[in-house]
Amino acid sequence: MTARIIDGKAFAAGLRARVGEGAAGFARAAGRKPGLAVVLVGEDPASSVYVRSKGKATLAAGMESFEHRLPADTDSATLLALVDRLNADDAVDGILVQLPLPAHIDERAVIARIDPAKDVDGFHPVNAGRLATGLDALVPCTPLGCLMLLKDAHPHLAGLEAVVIGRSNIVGKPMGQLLLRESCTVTMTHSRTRDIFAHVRQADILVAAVGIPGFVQKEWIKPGATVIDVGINRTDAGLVGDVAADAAEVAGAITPVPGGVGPMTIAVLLRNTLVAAGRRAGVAVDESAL
Ligand SMILES: Nc1nc2c(c(=O)[nH]1)N[C@@H](CN(C=O)c1ccc(C(=O)N[C@@H](CCC(=O)O)C(=O)O)cc1)CN2
Repeated sequence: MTARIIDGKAFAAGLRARVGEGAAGFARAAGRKPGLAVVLVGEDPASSVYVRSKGKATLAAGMESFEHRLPADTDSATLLALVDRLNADDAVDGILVQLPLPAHIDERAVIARIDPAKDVDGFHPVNAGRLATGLDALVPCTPLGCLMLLKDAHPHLAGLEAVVIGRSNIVGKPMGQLLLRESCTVTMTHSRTRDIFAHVRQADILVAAVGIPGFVQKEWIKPGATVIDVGINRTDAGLVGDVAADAAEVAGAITPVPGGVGPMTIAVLLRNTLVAAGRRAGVAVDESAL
C-alpha cells in the first residue's frame, strides 16, 4: 500500500481564498480591513522568513499588515510596551509575537500580556483554558491546521484512536484537546513515554510533533493509519519531517514535508485574524465556511 499524500499546500491555498472573501465582506460591513500585527525580535533567519511570508499573505488576503522588527537585544519592558500599544490600537485585530524569542525574554510573560481577544496564536492561558473547557477560543494555528487536514481526509473521527507525540503548548497539547473535542480516544506521548512505538502502533490517527528528524519509524505505523507530520527539521539532506519517509509505504494517508502542515500554519493565522476581527467589531463572520 502507498499512502495518499495529503496536499497541505493546496488546502491552504483554498483556505486563504475563503479568508480573502470573508475579509472583503468584513471590510464592507466594518468600513475597514481586518488588521494583523506581527512582532519579530532578533534576526533568526527562519523566523524572519516566516514573518515576511505572514506579511505578504496578510496583504494578499485583503487585510492590513503591521510588521514590527525589533533588535535582538530588545529588553522585556520595551517588548511589553509594544504589546500594550497594539492591544490598545483599534486597527489591530490580531497580535502575533514570533517564537522563539531571545533567551533573555520571558516568553510566557509576553504571551500573557496580549489581549486574549487579539491572541490569534491562541497561546494565551485564557484561550488555552477556553479550548480545554470546551468554550469558544482562538485556537493555535498549527494544530487547527492539522485538524482541518484530518477532517478533510477523515470525515468521521469519533471513536478513533489518536496518538499525539509531543506535549508543547504550541502543538501537542492543543492538538490533544482538538482531537478530544472530535471524540477521538487520545493518547499523549512524549520524551518520557515508555515503549512509545507500542502506543503509536495502536493509532488510527498519528500526529508527530517531536522535532526529531525521522523519529517515527515505518514499523511503528498501523497499516492504513492517517499520519500528520508536524516536524520541520533542517538537515544536510534538506527539510525533513518527524516521520521516516518510508512510512508512506504503510500509512493510508500522510502529510509531506515540506508542503503538508507548514503552509496551513499561515493560512489558519489569517483565518484566526478574520475571526478575531469579526468578534471584536461585532460583524458576522461565517466561521463554518472557512
Ligand atoms: N508565534 C508563533 N511562532 C511560531 C509559530 C506559530 O504558529 N506562532 N510556528 C512556527 C513557525 N511558523 C510560523 O510562525 C511556520 C512554520 C512553517 C511554515 C511553512 O510554511 N513551512 C513550509 C516549509 C518552509 C521552509 O522551507 O522553511 C512547509 O512545511 O512546507 C510556516 C510557518 C514557529 N514559531
